[in-house]
Amino acid sequence: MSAYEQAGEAGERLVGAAADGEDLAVEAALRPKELGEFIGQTRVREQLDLVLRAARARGATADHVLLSGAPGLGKTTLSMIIAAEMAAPIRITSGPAIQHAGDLAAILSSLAEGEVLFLDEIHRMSRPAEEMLYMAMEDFRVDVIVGKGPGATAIPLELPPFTLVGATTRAGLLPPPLRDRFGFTGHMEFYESAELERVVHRSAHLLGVEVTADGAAEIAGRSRGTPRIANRLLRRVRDYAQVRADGVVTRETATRALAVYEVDERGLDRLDRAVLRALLKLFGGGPVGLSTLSVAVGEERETVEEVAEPFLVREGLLARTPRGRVATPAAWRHLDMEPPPAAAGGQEGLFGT
Ligand SMILES: Nc1ncnc2c1ncn2[C@@H]1O[C@H](COP(=O)(O)OP(=O)(O)OP(=O)(O)O)[C@@H](O)[C@H]1O
Ligand SMILES: [Mg+2]
Repeated sequence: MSAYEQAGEAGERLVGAAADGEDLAVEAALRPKELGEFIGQTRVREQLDLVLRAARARGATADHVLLSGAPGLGKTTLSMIIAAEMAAPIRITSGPAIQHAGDLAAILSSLAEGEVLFLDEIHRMSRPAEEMLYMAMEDFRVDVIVGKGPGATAIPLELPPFTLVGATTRAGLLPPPLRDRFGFTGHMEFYESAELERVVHRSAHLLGVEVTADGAAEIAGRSRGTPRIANRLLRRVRDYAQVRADGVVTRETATRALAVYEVDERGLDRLDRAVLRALLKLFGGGPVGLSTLSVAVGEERETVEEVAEPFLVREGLLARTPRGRVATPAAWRHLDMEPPPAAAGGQEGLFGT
């Protein structure tokens, strides 16, 4: 992730998926506390329910769990639910926080029996720590190295059984030996609109905000399949409803509020639309190279490629082809523009519609 993307995602973008300061402050209050309260992710939820129930019935510590998925889909939330369902304490740390194997040894050796160790961003752990983790996961044992050079000795240290819950936005970056040591891997998907509506209703209830069914639907539709974004948009719409209306979140207040914030009905923001508009208006829908497109938008290449494009591609509005970026027919429709006849022909060729 580029520095710009981090700044953009964290601080400036209402529809960025990474947590910003305000998210961190309110998210604890909005997190579902048990599996039954967790909305959507039906498959992962059912699988996890079986894993946890079986472990409970055996009176055993649950198997190690890996949760993979895009930011804001509920990995941290699920890890806390796992601990709660097992009535176990939870210790929270992250890959980047563990620089040396010794850091990890210190954490592991202080775990209580049955404790859940949540290792966020597990793909960003250092190599030596990773290797220590292999042994800890498999044999509940670590070798603590004492001394240096030829005189160094490894002192084996028994660990109590524990459950490692690893979270990653990049499952592909995990070395296979690490991936293989998890008993269960849950892949979190983007949420359906109907599920996000339930998230909005639930959060509104917890925040003491009145929201109508179509108000919740309007917010859900603009949330990019991501509960964190749904919760964030809800807070901005609530502000608007309080200041400019009667405090109730209706479709109308949601639409007006999100127009102020330039988040359109599909969840595109100003940058996303600027990229699409340049692609359509200046380059007839493409193909056009990323550099040229970026200059036309007045943004860095990385910004267009890493901040704007992933969602546009996911939404089927833009395609990355060997010849350059190409708008899909849906992009023309989304911006209410007619594709030029030649481009339309070319696009039919490209997309087979
Ligand atoms: N299934 C869900 N039902 C209700 N709320 C949810 C659900 N999933 C996530 N949320 C809400 O979305 C917010 C973000 O979730 P969470 O912090 O668990 O995401 P994450 O996957 O850990 O993100 P990151 O990759 O940035 O760490 C939380 O406030 C949580 O309340
Ligand atoms: Mg998280």
